[in-house]
Amino acid sequence: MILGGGPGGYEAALVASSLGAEVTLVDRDGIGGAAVLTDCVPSKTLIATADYMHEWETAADLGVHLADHEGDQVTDATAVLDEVNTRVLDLAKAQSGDIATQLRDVGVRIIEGTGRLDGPGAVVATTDDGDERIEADFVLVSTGATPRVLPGAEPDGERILTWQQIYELPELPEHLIVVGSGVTGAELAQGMLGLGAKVTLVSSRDLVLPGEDQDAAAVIEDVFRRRGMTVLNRSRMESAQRTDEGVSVTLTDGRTVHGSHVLIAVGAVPQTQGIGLEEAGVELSDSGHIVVDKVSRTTARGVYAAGDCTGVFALASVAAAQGRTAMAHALGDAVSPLRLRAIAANVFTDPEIATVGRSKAVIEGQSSVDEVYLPLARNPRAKMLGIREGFVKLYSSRGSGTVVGGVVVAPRASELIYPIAVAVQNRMTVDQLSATISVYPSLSGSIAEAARRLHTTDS
Ligand SMILES: Cc1cc2nc3c(=O)[nH]c(=O)nc-3n(C[C@H](O)[C@H](O)[C@H](O)COP(=O)(O)OP(=O)(O)OC[C@H]3O[C@@H](n4cnc5c(N)ncnc54)[C@H](O)[C@@H]3O)c2cc1C
Ligand SMILES: NC(=O)c1ccc[n+]([C@@H]2O[C@H](COP(=O)([O-])OP(=O)(O)OC[C@H]3O[C@@H](n4cnc5c(N)ncnc54)[C@H](O)[C@@H]3O)[C@@H](O)[C@H]2O)c1
Repeated sequence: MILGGGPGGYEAALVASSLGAEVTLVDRDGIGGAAVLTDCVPSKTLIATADYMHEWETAADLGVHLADHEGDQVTDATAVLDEVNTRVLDLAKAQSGDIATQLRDVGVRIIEGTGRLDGPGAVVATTDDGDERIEADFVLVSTGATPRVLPGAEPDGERILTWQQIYELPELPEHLIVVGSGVTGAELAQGMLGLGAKVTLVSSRDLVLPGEDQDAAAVIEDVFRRRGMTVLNRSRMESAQRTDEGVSVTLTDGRTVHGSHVLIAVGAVPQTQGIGLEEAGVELSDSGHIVVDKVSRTTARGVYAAGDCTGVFALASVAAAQGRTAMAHALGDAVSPLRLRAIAANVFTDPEIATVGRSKAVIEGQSSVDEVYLPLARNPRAKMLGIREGFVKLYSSRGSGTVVGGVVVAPRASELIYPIAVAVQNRMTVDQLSATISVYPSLSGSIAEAARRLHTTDS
């Protein structure tokens, strides 16, 4: 039995089915979960349009001048939010449909309803037709998380919005205030700015993206400001209210910011309440997350958990890996426990920030780690493509030369991080990484170059 059809749940269902299990999956909001329907997939689809808009703006730098049919120079492109949103929602729905088809094709039974545990070995699914109690050898809980709502700033879906509600907007906000400069806030603030909205970002720290590499965050904040975003550092929202003209956001120091809409992106809370977890012996942490070990076992025998409800690493890729691991463990297949140090992650700003392995914050002060920093501005391919910002950073263990982490800030950094992730996962040395000859000219050439620069005669 699987509770929740997001990446944690559907990947687990596919693996369990391939290992010969009879699988039933109960899902409330749609197969693919929040990842596909409201969070990851929609945001990246919207950002794809914003990135495209920015490419138009840089055309002149590459010698391209756009003209209309009368020969007049075109200096402005317009994103029609209604059309963008239709594309976003259609794509998400299609992706959800593809996953549901894949699940049904391998024999997974899907119940559209709300599930709860009835002890560790059974689930009750509530649908329009009533309750169905299903016993199971193993239960996987992957119920995800939902946007955090702060008192005094309750979303109304029209002007005060969560990130899940922006795809219903009929037109681009005139002035969007984004509260929270974590990954969600930063990505969507820049996405909306790119589509043409005026954006003010309320950021509680000295720099946006407090959880990221600080050199990378500094590049992104600089880009935000240069492209016209107002970033209010060291500013916390106290409340958000509707006014006759739009919204008013009050900060804890008494300042107010007026806009047409506000998007609240202050984190998420796990959906673990009222579904029989504690009654079944599943321990929850103080934050309400399900406590799991490295193979996704909870404290209740036969009950596993995966994804955002565990709070291990709020990423679709990690949810899927946890779900796969849980089913391999439950069904007796070879299990590779989750190695958090080798997880690649990406912030889909422009440029993107991709990271893997040990971060600067962890490494700082460790004399046993070497670091090299290469600005992309000196990379020949970057020059050809008109890329001005960005860098490659690589970390290796002194002595052994083992690659322990890396950061890439570049357009499509999400595609560039993989060789570093492979190196970290397989404990390769910088010499092994640089021995693979890269394409010339290429951005990945900077990764090979960084590895070469970390070569030491004693490694
Ligand atoms: C704006 C945004 C952008 C993101 N972008 C990325 C990205 O680019 N890359 C990335 O890796 N991650 C990204 N993430 C994170 C990613 O979306 C999550 O880590 C991922 O959704 C977690 O998957 P999950 O399976 O745990 O839960 P979810 O995707 O939330 O799915 C949970 C499912 O469980 C169902 N459910 C809940 N309770 C019940 C119940 N009682 N009974 C039945 N069903 C239930 C829900 O209806 C839902 O369908 C992003 C997150 C946000 C907020
Ligand atoms: N590209 C991706 O992979 C991607 C994208 C989005 C989210 N995510 C995942 O989701 C997780 C959560 O990210 P998130 O950005 O939604 O949440 P978060 O908790 O990382 O960030 C929320 C931010 O809001 C700030 N905040 C809280 N209260 C505030 C207030 N009153 N006023 C102003 N700021 C306030 C916090 O200080 C924090 O910096 C991430 O860790 C990431 O794993 C991933």
